[in-house]
Amino acid sequence: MSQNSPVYPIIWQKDSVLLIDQTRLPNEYSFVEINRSEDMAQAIKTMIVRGAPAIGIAAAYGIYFGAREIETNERQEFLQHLESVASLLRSTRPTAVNLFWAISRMLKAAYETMGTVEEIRETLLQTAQAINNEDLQTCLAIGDNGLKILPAYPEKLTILTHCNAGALATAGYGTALGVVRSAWKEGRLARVYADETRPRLQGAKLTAWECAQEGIPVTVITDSMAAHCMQQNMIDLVVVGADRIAANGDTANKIGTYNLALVARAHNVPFYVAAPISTIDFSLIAGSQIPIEERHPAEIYQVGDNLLTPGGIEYYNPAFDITPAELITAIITENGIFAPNELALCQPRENIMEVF
Ligand SMILES: CSC[C@H]1O[C@H](OP(=O)(O)O)[C@H](O)[C@@H]1O
Repeated sequence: MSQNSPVYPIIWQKDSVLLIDQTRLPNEYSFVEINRSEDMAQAIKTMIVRGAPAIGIAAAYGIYFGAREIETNERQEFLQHLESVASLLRSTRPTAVNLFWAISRMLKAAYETMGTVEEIRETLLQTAQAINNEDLQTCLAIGDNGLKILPAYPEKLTILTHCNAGALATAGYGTALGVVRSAWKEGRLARVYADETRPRLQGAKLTAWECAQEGIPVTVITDSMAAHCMQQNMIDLVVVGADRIAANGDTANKIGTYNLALVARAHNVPFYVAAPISTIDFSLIAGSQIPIEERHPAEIYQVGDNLLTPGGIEYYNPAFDITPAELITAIITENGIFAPNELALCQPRENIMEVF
């Protein structure tokens, strides 16, 4: 892969999807070919594909693959099969709302297609491809909207980010890293500081890789160094992604984001969340309602073949935490910049009354 070539983690190719295997980066740039719903579910669960928008896109293709796995022309039997495929995909990971709305959008497309089973299959493929293409345009818009929040001084800024909210986590370009890319293109970026993001190290392995691919200056730090860097005035602003945002602006993101928000507030460093409108779950009043995924403890105690801890001890491995809206300076979306308590303004007008 040449430097500066765009990164697309999900590629449709001749009746299959090619996924960049994110569990092998940065040491190996390889793809996994998926053309069955169960394999797509496994790819989401094992984080071959990860990141809120990306798993929504992956699940959408998973529904389409499921539609090809039943031989029937009977509509009800076909739709019942789709529902069972949807249940499997919903069970993969609980926090990122993109997974759930993408599945719902696919099922809605199927129910609204009054043609033959084969015509429904065609609609499902078109819908999955639309979800993918729309997300890329959304990330480009988020990135460019992010330019509006950049302080006038210094001319070249340092931006700290957590986990990977980059091209690998989306259809391409990224959300938080979309802001970074747009700032870099505009000559407004001095350097990215990437939290390594224990335990799965998405920052060290994925964000650093994306930046290195494009020649964007990047410094990897351990999560525990972020406070020191802000205390030393090394960080001009923080931009992170999101997996689910409640209607009041409380935001679920990778574990450690809440720590970062507290430290940023303590040091008066602006703290931004970059996310598509589709990551806002208007059905939830507050972040306490967002389900937090707990993952296998081996992610904590095992690095490669090495065990970090003695046997016989307990572990707790929540993959996400909730940053309260009051710690968030603003939320950068494809529709513009919103204060966390203004999110109802960016909801489509026909649904707005559900929030009040
Ligand atoms: C652009 S959303 C990225 C979001 O998803 C990541 O979680 P995971 O790597 O477990 O899928 C992380 O929370 C990122 O901010």
